[in-house]
Order: sequence, then C-alpha cells, then structure tokens
Amino acid sequence: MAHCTTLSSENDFLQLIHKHFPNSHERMLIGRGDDCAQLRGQDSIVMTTDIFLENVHFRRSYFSPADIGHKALAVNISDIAGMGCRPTGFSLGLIVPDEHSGSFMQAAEWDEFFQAMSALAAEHNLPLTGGDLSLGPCLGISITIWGEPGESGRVLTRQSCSPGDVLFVCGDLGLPRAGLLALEELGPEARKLYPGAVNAHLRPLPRIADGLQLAEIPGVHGAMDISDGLARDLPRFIGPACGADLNISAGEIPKDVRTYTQDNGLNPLHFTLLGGEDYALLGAASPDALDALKTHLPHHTVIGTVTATTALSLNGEPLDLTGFDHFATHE
Ligand SMILES: Nc1ncnc2c1ncn2[C@@H]1O[C@H](COP(=O)(O)OP(=O)(O)O)[C@@H](O)[C@H]1O
Ligand SMILES: Cc1ncc(C[n+]2csc(CCOP(=O)(O)OP(=O)(O)O)c2C)c(N)n1
Ligand SMILES: [Mg+2]
Repeated sequence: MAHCTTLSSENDFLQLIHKHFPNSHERMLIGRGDDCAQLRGQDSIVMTTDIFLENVHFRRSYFSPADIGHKALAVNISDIAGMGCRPTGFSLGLIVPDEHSGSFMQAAEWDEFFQAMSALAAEHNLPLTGGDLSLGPCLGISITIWGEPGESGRVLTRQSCSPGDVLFVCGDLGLPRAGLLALEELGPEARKLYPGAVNAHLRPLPRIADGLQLAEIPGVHGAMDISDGLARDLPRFIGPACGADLNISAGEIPKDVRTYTQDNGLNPLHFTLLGGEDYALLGAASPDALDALKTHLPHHTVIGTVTATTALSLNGEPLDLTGFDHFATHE
C-alpha cells in the first residue's frame, strides 16, 4: 500500500488510519476494529459533534490536506474548551471524494491529512475510538468528541450570567474572517499580505487550557466558544432575558484585521464583531472575579457588561449586526 498513489479500498484507509493513530489507550478497553469501541466509564461526559465540509467550511484551493485534518479536529476540541472541559476521545466520520468528483485526494494527501489530525490528537492525548467511511461527492468530516470536567468538576454553560457580570474573551476576534475573505479573493497568495489572519483561518488552536482555568474560578459564570462571530454568539450566550453594553476600542483589533479592513474600506469594529470561526472563548464573570481572571488568564480582554435590558450596544450606540448562519442568504 505504501507505494500506491491512490487509496482504493476501505482497508487501505483503515491501514493508513492505524499508521497515524495508536489503537491502544488507557481510556479505551476495546479500540478500533470491532463494531463498537469500549471506553472506560466516566461519571459524566460532555459530548458534541461538528461537521467540516468542503466548499462550506473549507476550500481545497487554499487549504492543504494537513490544514483540513487539523481544523476539522480543532473546531471540535474548541467546543469542549467552550464548556471549560478537557477532551478525552473522538470518533471520525469521513466522506471520501470519489475519483470522478474533482475533489479526489491521492494517498500522499490523505497521509498529510491524518498526520496533522493525529498530531493535534496527540497534543491533547485523544484516542481515535472509531468512525465510519463512505464515498461521496466531496470531502467531508464529521467528528464526535467527548470530554470531562477538570479539577473543579464544573462545566461552563451558556445563559448562566446575570446583569452586572463582566463579559470577556480569550483569543482574537475577526482574524479568521480576514483570513477567509483574503483567501477567497487572493488564494494562497493572501498569506503574503495577511499572514496572521491566514494562519488563524487555516490553523485555529483550541483553547483547552483557558477553558479549564476558567472553570476553576468560581466567579466565572459560563463560557462558550465563538464559532459564528460575536454578533451571533453573544445573544446565545447571554440568553433572551439580558442584554449587553460592549466597549471595544480600535486598539484591541488584531493588526491584520486593521490592515485588511483598511485595504478594503470596511468598518474594522463591525468586521471584528461579525467574525466567524474565531474559536475564541467568550465568558462572563462577576466583577469580584476579575483579579483571579487577571492572575490566571492575563491575556483575556474585557469587552463589556451584561445588562438587565435586552438591548445590545457597542461603544454607546445600538448594535444591530448578525454573524454567520448556514441558512441565511450571504452577500
Ligand atoms: N442535527 C442535530 N441534531 C441534534 N442536535 C443538534 C443538531 N445540530 C445541532 N444540534 C444542537 O444544537 C445546539 C447548537 O448547535 P451549534 O450552533 O452547531 O453549536 P456549536 O456552535 O457549539 O457547534 C447544540 O447543542 C447542538 O448539539
Ligand atoms: C468556503 C467557505 N465559505 C464560508 C466560510 C465561512 N463559514 C463557514 S462555516 C462558518 C461558521 C462556523 O461553522 P459552523 O458549522 O456554524 O460551526 P458551529 O457553530 O456548529 O461550531 C463560517 C464563518 C468558510 N469557512 N469557507
Ligand atoms: Mg456545531
């Protein structure tokens, strides 16, 4: 199989997967190869699924196979980070593009794909417990991932903040959106002009350590990972009973976002809030938890406060922006 340029059977895929992902792990009693894996039980687990689909979430023209393998897993790990938990395993559904689809991947490209995915899995000590394979019209990855709470036993949820809480983010907003738009316009050449933005779009890093730290601070009232942009995700986070006054200064906007919006005549602040695929963590904390936040997560940025009215404002003006929605018509 090693010298073949194409993977031509399910067995070829499974062998390649075995090459990259160990099939034994302390938490896996039965690994890949049976009808199910058997995993060691935990008191409670958090579990989530995210799909990563060609031409919806990524394009082959500017994502390398390694970028795709990395990001498909990273976006899933990020949901576990959003709960303040630690990931403990994942299952991989693969839709493999057929030879006539124009999306076909050679064996060497699959090798790069699994290499990058397994490197990220190894960083987080994640066994691949199984999955499924199907031929299809384009490349698609559906990952189910699970995890457990950290030391405190706390799981951070949406809609658990109250008026007066401080809103904060860990991570950059808007940067992956600048990367996406630049890549869509310029292809891989975009990296020369906006290297930070392109890297943020292709290789997001899930913030597991931050989430676990947040769960240890009792005054932190919930968290989530921002995948559809702050404008869309903030209302989901604060819930229907509250609003928020946001205060974000131009100085807090990442450099490549400032350059990209300047080059394209766009409003940098609105662009930052529209975002999308930021994979930053959004959290709320009572004001008396701010010292602990500063000590344990010095890189966090305060972006506003939760209010008792349902309105949203940005720097004193009403905020009327909506982020990403798969079913909305896009301009
Ligand atoms: N096909 C589905 N079947 C059941 N539940 C779903 C489905 N799609 C999404 N959900 C649930 O709806 C909620 C919101 O989903 P989503 O916006 O994708 O969350 P996230 O941004 O964290 O990935 C989640 O709790 C998710 O599990
Ligand atoms: C080719 C292409 N078009 C558009 C986008 C933008 N985009 C696709 S999905 C998405 C939001 C995040 O994905 P979603 O499936 O909503 O993740 P979830 O909220 O479920 O975590 C964005 C901003 C993209 N990444 N690539
Ligand atoms: Mg999702």
